[in-house]
Amino acid sequence: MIEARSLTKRYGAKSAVDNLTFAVKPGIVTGFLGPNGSGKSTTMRLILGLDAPTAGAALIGGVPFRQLTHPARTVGALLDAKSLHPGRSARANLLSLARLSGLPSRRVDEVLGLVGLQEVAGKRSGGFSLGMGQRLGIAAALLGDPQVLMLDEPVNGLDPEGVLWIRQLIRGWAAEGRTVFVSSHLMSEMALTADHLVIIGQGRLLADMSLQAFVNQYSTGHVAIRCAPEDTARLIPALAAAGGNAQPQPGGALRVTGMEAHQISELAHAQGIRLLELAPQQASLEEAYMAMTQQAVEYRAAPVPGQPMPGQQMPGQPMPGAPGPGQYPQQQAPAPAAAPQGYPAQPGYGGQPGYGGQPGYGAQPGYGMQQPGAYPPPPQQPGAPNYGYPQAQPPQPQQSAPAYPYAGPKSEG
Ligand SMILES: Nc1ncnc2c1ncn2[C@@H]1O[C@H](COP(=O)(O)OP(=O)(O)OP(=O)(O)O)[C@@H](O)[C@H]1O
Repeated sequence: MIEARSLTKRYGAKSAVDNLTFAVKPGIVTGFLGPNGSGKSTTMRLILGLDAPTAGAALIGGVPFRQLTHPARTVGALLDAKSLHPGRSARANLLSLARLSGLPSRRVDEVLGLVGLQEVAGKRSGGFSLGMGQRLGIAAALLGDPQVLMLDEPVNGLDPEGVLWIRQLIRGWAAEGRTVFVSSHLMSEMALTADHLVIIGQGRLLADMSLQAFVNQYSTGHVAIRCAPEDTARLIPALAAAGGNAQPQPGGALRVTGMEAHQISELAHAQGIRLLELAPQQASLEEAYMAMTQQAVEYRAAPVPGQPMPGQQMPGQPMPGAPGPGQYPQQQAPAPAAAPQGYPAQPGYGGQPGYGGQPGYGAQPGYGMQQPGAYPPPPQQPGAPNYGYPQAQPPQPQQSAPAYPYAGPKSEG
């Protein structure tokens, strides 16, 4: 479990993280969302002890990172995949990390296989593509077979197969009972990966709830309906009288909010109006996120001419997913009297069983990670260079954090 308790980080007058309190529970994937500059990376760095909080605390398993007895075997993190030593091979990078963390060198080959880099293990990591670098960073995070995994934008640079692979990996970790905390700007990907969301804006907590509850609460699902033009004029006031709001769309369709599909169906039936189309539309995570974070966006681009600002709909714009003019069938059976209630669950949301060996680099199918505690305690290495995985240390709240190869300095966002 990861906990932030009134976590605060100020850089001069700037509050990068402002009194954040949340818990990341084991056994589910928790997505960490927020606009650029909202404080996600800073929060992750505070959790990893790479920065000291101005106030409050960040805890892993109930203690600050620096008090963990075996940090490498407790938490694995991917913050900046490019921060491994570029002049060293993938294997050499991982070997030095394993050595510093007291992990057996055979674990290096295990994780190289797991992320599909065994073919290029001897090559300089500086020559790796962005996606290969991400895989190497994930391998580094997995070295200690940690129970807690924290990944900042893990799909960054991955091709579609790589995206699918990391999604299955992440969901698999959660299914094993691990604590998984993942940031991403890709809402479509997050909708497929996360069970729970922590959303921040300008350093402050905006939401801490299940993904489904968030979509339900912060978006307006609607029902797309269509009837003959002469009926449309009668139906709009009838819907309004029943508490609905019908917005005409190009092509003659109506976008109805405030009523469920079955209520619309019953009302139309009572009015003797034949519905040619009746389709509940589930709002997406992206719509809900845009609606919620509008006030918390720090860096906003100029509007694109002719396009709505994020989170808005242009008047008269077709509803997302609605057929264009002429696309509706001219003749269709009347809508059933008992239309489905509510909105269907988001497609694809849910557990992703199993692990796929990812094509491209020939990752091992299957997972084969050892259970926590399978490795001996790391030896004490006083004076070891501090480019390795942080070793267990006594609390040093006033000291600057040691360098961290795959969690290196974050460029300001
Ligand atoms: N070392 C620092 N010194 C001063 N300001 C900083 C520092 N690190 C972060 N900040 C500021 O804190 C705020 C939060 O930055 P952070 O990188 O945590 O946001 P983020 O949510 O990860 O952004 P992005 O999604 O763009 O990666 C930003 O305004 C950033 O400029």
